[in-house]
Amino acid sequence: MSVIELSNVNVTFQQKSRSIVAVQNESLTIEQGDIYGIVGYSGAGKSTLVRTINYLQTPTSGSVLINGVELGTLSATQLRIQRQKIGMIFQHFNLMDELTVYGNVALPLKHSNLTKQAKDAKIKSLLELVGLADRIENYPSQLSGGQKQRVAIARALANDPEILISDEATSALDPRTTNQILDLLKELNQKLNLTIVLITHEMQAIKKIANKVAVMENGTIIERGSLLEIFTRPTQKLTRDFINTATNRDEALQNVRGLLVTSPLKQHDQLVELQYVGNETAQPVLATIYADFQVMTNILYSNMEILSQTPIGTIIAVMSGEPAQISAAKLSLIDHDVRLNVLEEGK
Ligand SMILES: Nc1ncnc2c1ncn2[C@@H]1O[C@H](COP(=O)(O)OP(=O)(O)OP(=O)(O)O)[C@@H](O)[C@H]1O
Repeated sequence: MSVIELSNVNVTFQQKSRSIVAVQNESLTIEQGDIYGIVGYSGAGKSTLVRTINYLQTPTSGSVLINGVELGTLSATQLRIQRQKIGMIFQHFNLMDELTVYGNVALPLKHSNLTKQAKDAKIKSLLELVGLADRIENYPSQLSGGQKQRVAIARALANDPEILISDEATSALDPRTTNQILDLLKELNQKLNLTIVLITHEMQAIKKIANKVAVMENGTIIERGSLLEIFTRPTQKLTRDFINTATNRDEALQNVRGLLVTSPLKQHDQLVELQYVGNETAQPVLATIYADFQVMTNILYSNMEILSQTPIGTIIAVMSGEPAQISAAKLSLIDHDVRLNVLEEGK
């Protein structure tokens, strides 16, 4: 059974003169232990879709099942109890400024049945878990952004949720702090078997920790799959744009094109992009095509990413040689499971 199952969810906001369709007949299944990244530009409908998971947003139609329980059938009290099993963290932390770190984490435990000592032990262990045991008495104003997000994470975990929704939780943080918070989320996912829904406009964050991805645009999911599938075989232009930004491939290509201004491609030369997946590296294959076809490959950019423990290599290179031999070399590369894309040909 899936932890989260959204089926044919629609969300329409009625405004005076018009209605806004924020989510259009969308379905999404998330399994226990997934870190499910949902990426899209502002206004794509990510937050609205994900807020239906705890009924902070009631769908206009469609069903939301959490561990098989349809939220639409619950009473207000049952829904309140159910919501405790879903923690949430946000871009701006949403801490209470007048409460200490301890006080903020204590808030969700106000109505719990734990004894005073048990609550105290729980709060301290949560702060230990997020690496803030020494800042218990501080106020939010005395903390950095990353530390504030750690408090928010501890608070979100106070009621032992099975699901954590992260709504742009790293968007206000610098790159190094972003990485630290993402590492913490991954650690919590593994230690607590926490299912995480990660909403973001940065594919970089998804690349770092998610195992599944959905790309949203105009209220619908336009592409979805495992992290590896999405990164190696994106079918939508928007997906490719997000990936190219996350892998710095666009910047690299721009630099390569800059190089070609000073030393342009010769006649028959081809500027190609090669992508290979798995443990093989392209280097031996490139050596082989030289030996077999006398085709030279001048590598101008090379990058290796490890996604879900699988290496993915990208090379941008100039191939030169006899046109017929280049064609044969390209077929040989494809035969070796190297994906090949011709970017430019010398005139
Ligand atoms: N309460 C609301 N009333 C009216 N329109 C809304 C409301 N909430 C969201 N919308 C609209 O629904 C659409 C989707 O918004 P949503 O916040 O879900 O997008 P998003 O992808 O999460 O973007 P962002 O990251 O900027 O929040 C937008 O057009 C937005 O203006």
